Amino acid sequence: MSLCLENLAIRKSSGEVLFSSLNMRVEKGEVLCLMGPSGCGKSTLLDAVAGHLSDEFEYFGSIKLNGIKLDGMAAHKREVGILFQDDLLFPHLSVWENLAFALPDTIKGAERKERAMQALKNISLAQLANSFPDQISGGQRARVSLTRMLLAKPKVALLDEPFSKLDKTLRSQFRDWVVEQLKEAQIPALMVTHDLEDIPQGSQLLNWPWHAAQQERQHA
Ligand SMILES: Nc1ncnc2c1ncn2[C@@H]1O[C@H](COP(=O)(O)OP(=O)(O)OP(=O)(O)O)[C@@H](O)[C@H]1O
Repeated sequence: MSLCLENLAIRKSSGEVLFSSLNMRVEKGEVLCLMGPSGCGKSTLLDAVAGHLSDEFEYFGSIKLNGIKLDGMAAHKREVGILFQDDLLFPHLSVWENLAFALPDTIKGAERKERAMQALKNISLAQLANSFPDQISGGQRARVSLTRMLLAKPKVALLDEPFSKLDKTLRSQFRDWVVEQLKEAQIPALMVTHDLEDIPQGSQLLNWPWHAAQQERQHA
């Protein structure tokens, strides 16, 4: 599996170009970190890949997942997993119910709870199955959120500053754990970050301006 952006440009309806000539390829199990100044278009780029780009923007070029063009495809058909800095767990559902919610519809009845419980065991949080999101810690919520994203079996993961709400110690542990999980899931991942410390070892970095950074990567 790979995610390819080909000659991508995003323009505001006012005519202002956020970025242009962005070419990149992220292979399965690989994390590409995107850095850039506030307002340069990091979240907008993730929105374009997810199919959530607001009408305020227009994009040119192509986004391909495993060679298939996503351009024009409805968001729910893209099989994209998203993780934000806020965990966005459903507050009215217990931890296991949050996980079960993400499972594909093909998994029915009691198997949904079994799968959710197994996933919780895998991350050593089975004891929190019946707790609600506001009863567990920020680090635990972060682990449940990533696990929920991966249970949906996405074909690509988009992470928008996923560590910024965690304290320093927890942050580096969680970062390494996230990379392991993404590698295991064998999907490509795009991660937006503000902080060089959040860049996992072995991942690639695309620094602003992205088209120039892309050329450097090609020439490296
Ligand atoms: N819905 C919207 N309508 C109009 N303009 C928007 C909208 N969302 C974002 N923008 C503008 O588009 C530009 C890119 O925004 P974006 O959120 O992608 O930046 P960013 O690089 O993620 O910034 P930050 O690091 O501060 O989160 C900014 O100038 C922003 O003000």
